[in-house]
Amino acid sequence: MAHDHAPANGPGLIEDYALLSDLRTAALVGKDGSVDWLCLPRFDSPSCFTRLLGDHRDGHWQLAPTATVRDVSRRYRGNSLVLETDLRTDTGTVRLVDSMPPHEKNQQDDPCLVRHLEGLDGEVEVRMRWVLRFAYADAVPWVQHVRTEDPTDEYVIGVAGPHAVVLRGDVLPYPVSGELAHEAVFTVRAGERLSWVLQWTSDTDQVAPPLDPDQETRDSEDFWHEWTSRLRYTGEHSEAVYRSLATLKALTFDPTGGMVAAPTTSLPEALGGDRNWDYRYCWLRDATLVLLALDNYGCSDEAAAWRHWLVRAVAGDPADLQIMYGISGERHMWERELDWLSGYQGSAPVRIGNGAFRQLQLDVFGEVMDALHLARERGLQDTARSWDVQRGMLTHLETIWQQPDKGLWEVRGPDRHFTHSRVMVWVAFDRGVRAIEEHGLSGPVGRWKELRDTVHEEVLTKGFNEELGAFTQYYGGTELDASILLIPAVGFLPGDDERVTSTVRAVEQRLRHGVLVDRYEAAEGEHSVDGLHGREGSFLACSFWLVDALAGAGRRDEAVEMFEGLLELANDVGLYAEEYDLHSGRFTGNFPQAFSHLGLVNSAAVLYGGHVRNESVRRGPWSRR
Ligand SMILES: OC[C@H]1O[C@H](O[C@H]2O[C@H](CO)[C@@H](O)[C@H](O)[C@H]2O)[C@H](O)[C@@H](O)[C@@H]1O
Repeated sequence: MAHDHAPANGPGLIEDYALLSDLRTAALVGKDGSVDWLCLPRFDSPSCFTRLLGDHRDGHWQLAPTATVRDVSRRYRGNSLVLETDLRTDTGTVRLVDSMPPHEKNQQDDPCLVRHLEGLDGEVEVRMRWVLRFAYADAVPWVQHVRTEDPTDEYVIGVAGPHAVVLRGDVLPYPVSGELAHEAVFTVRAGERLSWVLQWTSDTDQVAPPLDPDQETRDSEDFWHEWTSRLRYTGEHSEAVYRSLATLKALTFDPTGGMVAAPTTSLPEALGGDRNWDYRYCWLRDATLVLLALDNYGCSDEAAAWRHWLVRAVAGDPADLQIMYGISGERHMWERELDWLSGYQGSAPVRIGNGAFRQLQLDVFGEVMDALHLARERGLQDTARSWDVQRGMLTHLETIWQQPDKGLWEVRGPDRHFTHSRVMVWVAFDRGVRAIEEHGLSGPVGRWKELRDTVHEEVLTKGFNEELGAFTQYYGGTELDASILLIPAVGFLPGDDERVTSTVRAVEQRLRHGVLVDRYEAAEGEHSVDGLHGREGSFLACSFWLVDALAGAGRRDEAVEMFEGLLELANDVGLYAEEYDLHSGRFTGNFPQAFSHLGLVNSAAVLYGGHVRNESVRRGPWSRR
């Protein structure tokens, strides 16, 4: 990847970050040894380190040599999320080992971040800088050194309102005169090892006893190795596939089974622009597709946990179904702007909440019905409520499927009859019919069959433009949209159907740039489909969709070449953001993004796996027509 220089006091390049997660929240650590993003105690809680969306004064925790760093190399230990960062200077090299131990067994344990610093060779003077700011950098905490009755237990505690963290370690930081910051400077020699544990605390009167940092790190590593040992994948590029699967797992909120689309908010889709959104929520679309993919690779527990989450979240009147929820199923995600933050490298505004939660996006019905259908096919037993929920959703869809909507890209422009939305309406009714015909469930099969056929006919007549030889973004339009590449994946038409192959060629001509694909063509200004300003980067998930479509069209060699090109765009620890800006050679958008990693694992399954997600639907109804 290309490497620009990031401003000294601001955040690094998006691709310079690595992810830590304890399956409840996540941190981003830069190549400079700085934790620049951490929300506690949950993914969607306010952050206490927010340099990512502003500058060093907005909170960070850095362990770095005082001298110039000549070289940085990083890796996760095996398939785990224990991160090693080696920092080489003229006088020696130190290794940072960072992790967040998942506490699956004891959900009551407060989340913590564990850091070790090891001297590898020579000696290195290190500065630890600890700038704590709660409430997305809006609250400067009261910070105090505490000596307990136990002479071995000394800590620093930072408190502001409902937020509190405790820092314990071999060297504690002290206030820097004239600055709202804490610091310690010390020397690490070859063979020496120092450790720290930062722990969120729910009760400042009763601070939890110290944890053993070595044990916590071992637990993290064991957890991830045990989890990945359950995965089934023997195809090529297994390192990239395993990293993507671990990343998808890392974005799931273990207490409920929900998952976030990404652990960040407001990393810009266009650098310097205002396409900045909060992704720390559970989109039915993203979560459904991800958990299906995990199941595909042998992780059925996650699929079962997600269905449990889903059935609770959408309980009640199906007319109230939302396209996204909070990670515990919360309904409200009112969007707000944090005007005290300058935004990632000046990309303002920073938003929390996401106004898209009130949108109508018809495709969501299809994705949820598809996932539940495949879960059933793979042997996940129905629960008392799961089919009721599906029936309720279809009954509601019968009344609204002809409405224009915002589409899967959640446009902020006018509602339209998006072709992809209607394809997914077809999927919803098709899976409903199959549940009845193939699994003996009860429902109005005749009516749903009729609707399925009506929608199919409508899409073929109104969504396909004969002159262009392509399915268009919306009925009557001439713009293209990469979501149309999913037509064969969901079984609407076979991959080698002439209408599909000519659409693939048209997408290649108009949306493809090398291995990258834009998600749609958007004119700027008043005619813009998305209702937004500026141009975004190419969309990584769509790039993987083209890989699948090429393979489906019998162009496997080209598909493999494109897939391998996309693998080269990952950062040094195998992570992807939402988008890639071709001009600057940089990641854009939230990071790491589930949708992108989902694209990768699905393409690997298509190209090398035995577990193609839609095996059964690919046999598809067209064969019965
Ligand atoms: O750029 C417009 C929209 O961007 C976000 O939506 C995108 O992310 C979602 C989560 O990964 C995904 O489900 C959706 O398909 C993407 O378009 C944002 O959340 C929207 O509010 C925004 O309008």
